[in-house]
Amino acid sequence: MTLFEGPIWLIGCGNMAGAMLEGWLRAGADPRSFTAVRPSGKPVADGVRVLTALPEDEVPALVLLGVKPQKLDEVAPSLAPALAAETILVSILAGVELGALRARFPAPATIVKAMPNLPVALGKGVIELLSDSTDTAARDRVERLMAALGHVEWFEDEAGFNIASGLTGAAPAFLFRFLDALAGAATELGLAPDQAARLAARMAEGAAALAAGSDATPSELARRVASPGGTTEAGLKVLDSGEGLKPLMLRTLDASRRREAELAAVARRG
Ligand SMILES: NC(=O)C1=CN([C@@H]2O[C@H](COP(=O)(O)OP(=O)(O)OC[C@H]3O[C@@H](n4cnc5c(N)ncnc54)[C@H](O)[C@@H]3O)[C@@H](O)[C@H]2O)C=CC1
Ligand SMILES: O=C(O)[C@@H]1CCC=N1
Repeated sequence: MTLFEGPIWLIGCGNMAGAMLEGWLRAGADPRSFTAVRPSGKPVADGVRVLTALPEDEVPALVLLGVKPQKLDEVAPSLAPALAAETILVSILAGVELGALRARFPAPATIVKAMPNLPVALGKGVIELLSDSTDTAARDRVERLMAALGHVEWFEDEAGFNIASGLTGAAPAFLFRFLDALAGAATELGLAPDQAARLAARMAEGAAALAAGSDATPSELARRVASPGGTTEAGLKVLDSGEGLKPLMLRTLDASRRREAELAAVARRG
């Protein structure tokens, strides 16, 4: 069965939309069902049509809005008239609310906000979805398409969606920083940098798989690693002391959420 009956237009095909395309192609989607619209006109993948302007030969079944939030008003005026009522519009623009999208795109009956993350390229992403559409068939089609990229969860409101956006959309970068810091510390203590980076990434891969597949909480898993009086316990004491990791994560996610609110306010004003 096909993943999604196209045509699918990718408006902007940079890091994130490009990773989604990679994930869909990896899942067996037909490259000929995609058109990437990008100013550079550079190829994106074998069989995928690339244009520098909107196609004029078809009505899209789904449009993925993949530009930066600041570019919304650059693309909306020409894109809006190209969409039909049955076109599903999916936006991955951080912060830009459903209302702001609806104000610019009156035609599509179904508009979906999606927050993916980079591991979608491997089919191991997390994708949050939010929509006010009552068209359950359209919602199901979007869910099926996104499920090819990883774990999908629907949200009921912008507030919850925004918190989750920091947790899964932005947090791969936070995790990469953590790995950098961990490997950097091992390097300072004497390990070769490439070996430290490789070991840190492999450790994270296994530990994350364990956490995702286990009924035990991360706290319980940490307890299973930390032998009483052992080496892990000594390290955890540092991580948990004073202004440790927890308040730092709270400030980190809160900063992301506040930036999301700023981007939302800009898009609301139009
Ligand atoms: N990078 C990430 O991990 C995530 C990004 N997002 C969202 O994805 C969107 C894109 O972010 P990135 O891919 O990181 O940025 P990016 O800069 O890599 O990609 C944006 C692309 O849009 C293109 N573009 C600019 N003006 C255009 C126009 N008028 N028409 C068509 N294409 C145009 C650029 O050439 C670029 O390739 C943002 O709205 C961001 O909030 C959401 C979740 C995660
Ligand atoms: O940094 C950003 O704004 C986007 C949204 C989540 C990840 N990247």
